[in-house]
Amino acid sequence: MKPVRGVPGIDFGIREVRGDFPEELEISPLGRPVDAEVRVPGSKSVTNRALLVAALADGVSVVRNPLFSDDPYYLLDALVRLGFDVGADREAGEVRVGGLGGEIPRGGVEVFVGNAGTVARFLPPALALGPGPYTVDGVPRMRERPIRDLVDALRRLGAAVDYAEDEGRFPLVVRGGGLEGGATPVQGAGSSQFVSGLLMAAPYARRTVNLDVQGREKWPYVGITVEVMRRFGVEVGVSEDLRSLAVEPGVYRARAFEVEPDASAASYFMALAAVTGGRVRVPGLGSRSSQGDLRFAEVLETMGCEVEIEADAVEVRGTERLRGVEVDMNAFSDTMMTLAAIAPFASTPTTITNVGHARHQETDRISAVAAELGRLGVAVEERPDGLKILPGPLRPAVVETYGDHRVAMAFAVAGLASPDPVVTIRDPGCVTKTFPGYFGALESLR
Ligand SMILES: O=C(O)C1=C[C@@H](OP(=O)(O)O)[C@@H](O)[C@H](O)C1
Ligand SMILES: C=C(OP(=O)(O)O)C(=O)O
Repeated sequence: MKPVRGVPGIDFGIREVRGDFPEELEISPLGRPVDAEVRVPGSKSVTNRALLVAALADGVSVVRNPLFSDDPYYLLDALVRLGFDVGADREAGEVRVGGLGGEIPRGGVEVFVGNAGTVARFLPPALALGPGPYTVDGVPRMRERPIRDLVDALRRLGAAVDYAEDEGRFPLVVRGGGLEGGATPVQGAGSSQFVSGLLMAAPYARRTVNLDVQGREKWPYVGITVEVMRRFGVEVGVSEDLRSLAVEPGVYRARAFEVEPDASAASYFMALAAVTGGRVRVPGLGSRSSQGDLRFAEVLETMGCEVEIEADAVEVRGTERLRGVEVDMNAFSDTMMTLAAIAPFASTPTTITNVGHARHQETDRISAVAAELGRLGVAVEERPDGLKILPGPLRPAVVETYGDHRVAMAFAVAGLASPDPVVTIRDPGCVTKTFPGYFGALESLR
């Protein structure tokens, strides 16, 4: 057993949930249809928005059912380094954040964001509000992930941001001194997180912020941002075509905030129901959810499953034989690899389109899926912005995960669904990014 990657700084009890992982984990087939109610952890996207907005609000907020994993950890660690009063109680499942009404207490701080896109893209706009300077850096992969379009937009809104090393890449130096505001285009093709980050800091700009967002057709993650901001008392003006977003100067109101379960994490269990012809019910995640990744359930419906999305739960019942599907997953690409992992079990090919941005996430996910399905003996066509996956049996292989939690989680589903033991996951500990208890949750289904 080797201890999983350590993160320096304050612990928040997260090291405990991280636990120890083996270097490789063989996935034994489930051997029968799954039939379970599965509680998944709080949404990463909602947690990191709620924590940041709470820090910018005008008093003490309590965030309940937050995700305790690496990505929120990096945000909490940054907030503490910046001088915010933060207390986490993992047993009670809550984090208390002392907000300071848009003030950042300390300047001269180095923050480290790991490989957390939400932290890397949400923090710099907020840091622009503080006295500065701040350096923001991450793991080597984060230095390759897109950031330039956020920096360009921030500069147009009057923030002083520099590249500490290579132009267009992390690490950044945010000089601070406030955000002027005004109107700017924002290119979100590389990541919609640029738009979300700008929106959350926007109430504290000196003037109204108007964002003209470009590069994607749909913006479900921006919808989550707008919803969290609204619940903390700040409205975002949204044009009918969702292309223009306006935030007037204002203050977030501190509050108690409940985080809903993570829809992307739920996708693995829904997929397992689909591929084993079983049943999975996920409580707490339903039609009231703001998470676009719930659309994964609709894809399973198209593949032949019975899906019920109730007000406060989602249930998927599998079918005798899944049909392949052709689907544009641009708006919910975190579930792309979940679909890819069950696609070989379908009766017809599956085609995933419009997910080119997934090449710039934790790893190049299009290449990773093609390589690892290929290793398992599946015929895959890799395309610039998607994949075509042909049905076929899996042969034994050790799956490389490239440090990407979703590669590990998705391919484990394929291993559980296969009739014979075929999938071994290398570096399963990478799941600590968003779901430290994932393999334990799978074991509880046996
Ligand atoms: O705003 C968010 O919470 C997220 C946005 C998405 O990223 P991109 O917009 O970079 O695709 C998603 O992949 C990520 O896991 C979470
Ligand atoms: C793309 C992801 O994460 P990040 O927030 O680092 O972009 C993800 O969780 O699938």
